[in-house]
Amino acid sequence: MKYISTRGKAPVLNFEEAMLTGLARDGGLYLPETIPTMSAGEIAALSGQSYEEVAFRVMRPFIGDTFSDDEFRDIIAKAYAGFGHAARAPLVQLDSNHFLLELFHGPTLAFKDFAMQLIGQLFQASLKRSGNRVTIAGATSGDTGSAAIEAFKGLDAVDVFILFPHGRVSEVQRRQMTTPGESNVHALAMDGHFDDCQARVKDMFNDFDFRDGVRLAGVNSINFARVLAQVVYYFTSAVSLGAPHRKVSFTVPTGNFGDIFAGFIAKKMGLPIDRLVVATNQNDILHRCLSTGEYKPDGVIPSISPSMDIQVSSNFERALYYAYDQDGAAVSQLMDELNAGGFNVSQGALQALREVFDSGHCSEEETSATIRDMYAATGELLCPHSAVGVKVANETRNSDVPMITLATAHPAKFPAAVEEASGRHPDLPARMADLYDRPERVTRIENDLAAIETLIRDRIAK
Ligand SMILES: Cc1ncc(COP(=O)(O)O)c(C=O)c1O
Ligand SMILES: N[C@@H](CCOP(=O)(O)O)C(=O)O
Repeated sequence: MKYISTRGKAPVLNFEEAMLTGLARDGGLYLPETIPTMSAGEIAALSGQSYEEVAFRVMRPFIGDTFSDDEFRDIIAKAYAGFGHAARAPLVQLDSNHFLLELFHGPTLAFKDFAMQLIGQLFQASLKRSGNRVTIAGATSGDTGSAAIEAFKGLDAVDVFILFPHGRVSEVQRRQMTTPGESNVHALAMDGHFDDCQARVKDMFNDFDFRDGVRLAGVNSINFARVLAQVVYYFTSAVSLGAPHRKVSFTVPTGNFGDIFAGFIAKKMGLPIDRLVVATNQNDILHRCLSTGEYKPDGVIPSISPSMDIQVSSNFERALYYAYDQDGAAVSQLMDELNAGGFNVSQGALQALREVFDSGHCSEEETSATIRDMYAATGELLCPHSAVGVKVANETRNSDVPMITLATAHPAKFPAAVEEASGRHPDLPARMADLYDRPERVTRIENDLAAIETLIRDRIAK
């Protein structure tokens, strides 16, 4: 299996190299050269299998000869052993044909654990074999950072630096990043918003002296291994509702487009997905782009679903790559235009996107009302991101095809917004009950590439 860049000008890599590389050297994102497919028979045979077995069968074709079957099975088993639900990603029925896919039973209570727990194991196995050491730099609006710190804390061959926007993540998210005591993990509270943090991480990858000097690796969804791990739960949930004999649709609360792009890969692999619905909060650039063709970031507005406060949506580049018939030069041109302020998607590419994706957005008031109404009607307490998904799903679904909305985080990560909307305080699981009492360790840093690089160099030199 070969991995190529969306911009067509970076070295072709194998899975292990792509996983450890992060951003491609031409600024693009790695993708498999061809997407492996599964036959209807192979998909049907997933029915009744454990989450781990489905994960093995779905991901195996993507990893080439990086790991033997036994090694890969062992890695998967370790990755999901710490989840708080035997099904890992249970499906809850909301009404006759609307289902909620609960993705928040991992160690840090958000869907990021599905990929990050796996990547932690993959990195560990790979680095142990090579004897190498890497420095991970990541940007977060709250959940990627906590999941990464949890997955990599205490590992010998890895230092982790997470940039989060100061004052713009929930207290639980911040504490999940700042309370682990392991010296190889570093939470950096940066001035600005998530897009600024992500831009600085990309700057570090594009500074080749720094990148090569510290052996930089990435665990944001620029890393295809992140996306790959998220493909699995599209299969488990669709199969449990009758795929491949029955189509399903998915609504995905969306920010950086990684999670919904995993659904796109699942569809390309042969899973009978009818519609993939992009659900955005008031930072609705993706909904506007799919509606009008114009992609023009105009500032991030803080919301009660802060993890989706994003305007420069990294993985949209991967969707554009397919919409433009895998033309790396066309994608490069769009990304240059984005750096200069924005771009317009061509009519042909827009049509290709609309063949797969629908979209909608949800205001702050609608998010609160959805939390309130869903709790009253079903007893299900939604986090604000999941509420964005449920609201958009209710607007876009039709009665013929079951709709699965991804519940991307536990309500207790956002207690203030959830309690204000529903009147019920969501409690953290017992294992985290002392989170508010643990001492925090965090470094404030300005939005300045040189300052960030100096800090990282100094810390890893110690
Ligand atoms: C809770 C939650 N929901 C939804 C999203 C959006 O997912 P994506 O960035 O993959 O589109 C995020 C952030 O990634 C998140 O943390
Ligand atoms: N919502 C994310 C933003 C980063 O997205 P990623 O999927 O590219 O890591 C977060 O919680 O940090």
